Amino acid sequence: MLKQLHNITTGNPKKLLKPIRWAVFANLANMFPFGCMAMAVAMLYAYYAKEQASLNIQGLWLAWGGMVLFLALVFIGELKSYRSIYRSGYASSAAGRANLAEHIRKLPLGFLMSKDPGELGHMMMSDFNQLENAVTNIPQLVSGALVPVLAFVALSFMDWQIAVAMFAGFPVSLLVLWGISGLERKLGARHARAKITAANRLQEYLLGMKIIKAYNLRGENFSRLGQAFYRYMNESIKLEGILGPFFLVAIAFIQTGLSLITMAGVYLLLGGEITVPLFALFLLAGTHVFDPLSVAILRLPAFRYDVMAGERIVSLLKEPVMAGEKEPPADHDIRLENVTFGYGRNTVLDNVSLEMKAGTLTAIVGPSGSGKSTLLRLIARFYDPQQGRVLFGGSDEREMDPEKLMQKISMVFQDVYLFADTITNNIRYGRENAVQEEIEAAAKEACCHDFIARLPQGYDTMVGEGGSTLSGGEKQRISIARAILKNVPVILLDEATSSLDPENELEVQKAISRLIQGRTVILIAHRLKTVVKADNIIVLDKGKVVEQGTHAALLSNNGLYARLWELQMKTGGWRISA
Ligand SMILES: Nc1ncnc2c1ncn2[C@@H]1O[C@H](COP(=O)(O)OP(=O)(O)OP(=O)(O)O)[C@@H](O)[C@H]1O
Repeated sequence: MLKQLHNITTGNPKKLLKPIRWAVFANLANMFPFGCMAMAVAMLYAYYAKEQASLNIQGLWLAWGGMVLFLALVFIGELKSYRSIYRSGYASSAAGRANLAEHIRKLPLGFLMSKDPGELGHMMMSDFNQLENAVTNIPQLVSGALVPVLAFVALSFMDWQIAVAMFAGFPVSLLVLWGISGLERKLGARHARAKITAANRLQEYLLGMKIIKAYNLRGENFSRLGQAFYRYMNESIKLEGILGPFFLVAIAFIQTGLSLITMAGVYLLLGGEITVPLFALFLLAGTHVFDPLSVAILRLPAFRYDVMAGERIVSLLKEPVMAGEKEPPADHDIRLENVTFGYGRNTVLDNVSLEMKAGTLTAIVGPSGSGKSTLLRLIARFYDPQQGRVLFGGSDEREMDPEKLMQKISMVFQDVYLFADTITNNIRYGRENAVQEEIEAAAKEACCHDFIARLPQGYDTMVGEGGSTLSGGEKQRISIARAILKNVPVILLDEATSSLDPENELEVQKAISRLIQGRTVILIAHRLKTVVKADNIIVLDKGKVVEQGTHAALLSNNGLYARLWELQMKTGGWRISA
């Protein structure tokens, strides 16, 4: 139970103390009105059975007053419990979601890449909703467990034989619930898996809608989605259909208590061992105790299922974040020493050693898939190498705080992502405290001020998610403005002008040349004409450095670079000069 509470609150069970305390208070108070009622029945019986000459009116008023008082306390307890349980449920989710989002940000990119994005999204929203449900079920479960125990202890003092008869079915019921817990976990896990898969397939379907329309992939052709929905349906039916009867059996055993009270009560009454009021008290207690217990048993499967969501969240929270606390040094020389790296089993970079001097422009060229982008990702410490070291200013990046390292590096990617926010805020991601004048100055340097100014809302224009309302070149220039605003000494650049029209390409090239001035630049170049003036050109092929040097030196080498150069000259695949 403690482990479950830990999961429900994503590691902070203290949040549940207050609502549980109020639930216990309400349940204890709830015992007293029933005691007052039993007192009133005893007084009435004494008068009508002629055991007392007159009706104890004062006693009846007292019993009635007590009943009202305790019912008021029950109301207050339940109200407080209800309010605090919902508050702590939602507060726990809100804090848990923010905490998980922050944790995910610090995880190695390699771990995140191995996860389906739909799975993380599902965990963020749906799993936390399940935890909210689990939390709100706690008062019923607490009362369901507490009331029978207290009732059994209290009633045993009055007559232990009927008390035992009343709860005779209880152990069998517990045995049934315990017996199916393993099956319940197994079916619950399969159901949750099917639900996540269906969510993933749905996301894939919506994201791939352009392709589905372009290739006329109708519903039946795109069968993965349909299959996922059917599997989810089957797992839901199995979960309910297999487990439901067991829970009904458990409730039936609890309910046998009422008939056992009647049988044992009549037997003891006839034998003169108990009085009629005591018999009536047990009958009243029976209805009072069994109802909350049955409700609790009915809620138990949903509760256990919801708690499994907490287990998934806790296991993600236990994933180790990228280590390292050191500040990066002031020096910006970058060196790779015998670096070997691969995604999974395939080696992408094989024993690579390189040096990029501070303040120089290094270009990385090579055929598609040779590992150029991977090299940049290792320098930015999105991943750590499997062998060898990446040194920043002479220190191993593995010892550095990744966030502090990123304060020294700006990256301009080929595939620019803009957030569903204003243009101003999209540029401001470069430096959070930048004022409007600084944002506009950066936009001017990045050649995007003019097109922004022409938009009806200017800098306040909302950009569609992913930047969908802007052209490729416009998005590129906004991302360069972001990097200019960040104003850091090292720029990692994935040249992305190949897919642009000549006018946009010229603007982007102008923006890039302003961005890289006076900085350490490592540039992935797809067209060799742009690297002619680079201080050093590194030629990668199949994850190895096959050549390096200046443009002139590499041409005279007559190796891969010279062949690629000749090829591009022939095809005219490049259009502008550096
Ligand atoms: N996240 C990833 N998971 C698995 N494999 C990957 C991943 N990213 C890249 N790869 C693989 O690693 C190899 C090198 O990829 P990389 O993107 O570094 O090459 P590149 O030289 O930049 O290619 P391009 O010029 O086409 O962009 C490729 O075979 C690619 O399929």
